[in-house]
Amino acid sequence: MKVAVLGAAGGIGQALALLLKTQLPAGSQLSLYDIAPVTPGVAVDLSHIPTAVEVKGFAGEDPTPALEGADVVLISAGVARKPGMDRSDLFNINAGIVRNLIEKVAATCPKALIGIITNPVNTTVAIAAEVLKKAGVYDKNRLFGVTTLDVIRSETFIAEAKGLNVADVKVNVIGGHSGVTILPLLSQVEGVSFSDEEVAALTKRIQNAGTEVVEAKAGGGSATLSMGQAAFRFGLSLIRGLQGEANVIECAYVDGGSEHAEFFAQPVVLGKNGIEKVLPYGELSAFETNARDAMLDTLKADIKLGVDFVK
Ligand SMILES: NC(=O)C1=CN([C@@H]2O[C@H](COP(=O)(O)OP(=O)(O)OC[C@H]3O[C@@H](n4cnc5c(N)ncnc54)[C@H](O)[C@@H]3O)[C@@H](O)[C@H]2O)C=CC1
Ligand SMILES: O=C([O-])CC(=O)C(=O)O
Repeated sequence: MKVAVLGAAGGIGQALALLLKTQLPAGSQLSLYDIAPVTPGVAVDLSHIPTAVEVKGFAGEDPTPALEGADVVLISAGVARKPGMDRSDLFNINAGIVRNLIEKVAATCPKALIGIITNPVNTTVAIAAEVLKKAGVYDKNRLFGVTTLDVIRSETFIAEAKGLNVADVKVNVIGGHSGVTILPLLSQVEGVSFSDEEVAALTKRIQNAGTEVVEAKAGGGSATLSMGQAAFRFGLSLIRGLQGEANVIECAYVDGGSEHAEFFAQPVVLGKNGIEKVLPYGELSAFETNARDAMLDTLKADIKLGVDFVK
């Protein structure tokens, strides 16, 4: 299995690369690309860790050498938020970066599973889909917006609030990846119940958790280490699916035929060709139904922005 990380010299990229180097299945190849000249050095640094994962680093304008033969491509290239910014403020710079990188993916490894981390995810995934369509290689089962950070945050905060073992907490987070489009389905968490006040407060904290980190880092960037872990979990699930493991399920922002929007985050079963099956997200409480319906205008506008950018 070959995994390529684009944006590999950044905060997320380096954390993710370390986790992949230490925990990918033996015999895997790890390919690191970033425009930053330090990237080959990041690969040399990682290569001294004694695991059976071969790591190579590439810098410069062209990601093609890093993408050759890739089975999975994880993209965190782009700029991150500073205090006072919304994720949508990143569109001006990141839209073009994602478009250019996906053009290279389409030309070099069109069958790869692609995980987009770069914000604003609600929009950059739509950009990626349009670029792949233009190149004639779009397969909706192979493109994912990575929303796993919303899931692991939800798991953490629920366990903290209810005194649970975090390893036992499972939760779906649906919608998209920004503000009100992030909707954790707290009513479905097994073995706990929440008061209306708790649901409102916890939902808000999960929706604002990215901002919590941006403010705490005070101008030094956004979540990198927790995102590295989230991207690692998602990337490894993609690989487990590719390797034929059964019942690999993750929430992700996908073109899954949702009745709500062209792209919608919900649970999917991962397999040898990416999405094997889109799962229903189950029954919603009245609070969740309202929140889902209220997010749709925002989500659809975010998607349209991406489609229009490429068209
Ligand atoms: N999906 C999610 O849940 C999350 C997404 N993010 C997003 O991930 C992105 C990256 O965040 P960080 O790693 O913290 O930023 P960072 O600034 O630390 O790293 C970004 C890297 O991208 C590289 N880069 C820029 N343009 C490039 C290009 N054209 N080709 C290749 N590499 C390029 C930079 O050289 C830098 O090394 C941001 O857009 C951020 O908003 C961050 C946290 C969570
Ligand atoms: O908030 C940000 O800008 C980064 C991000 O997507 C997150 O931490 O969820």
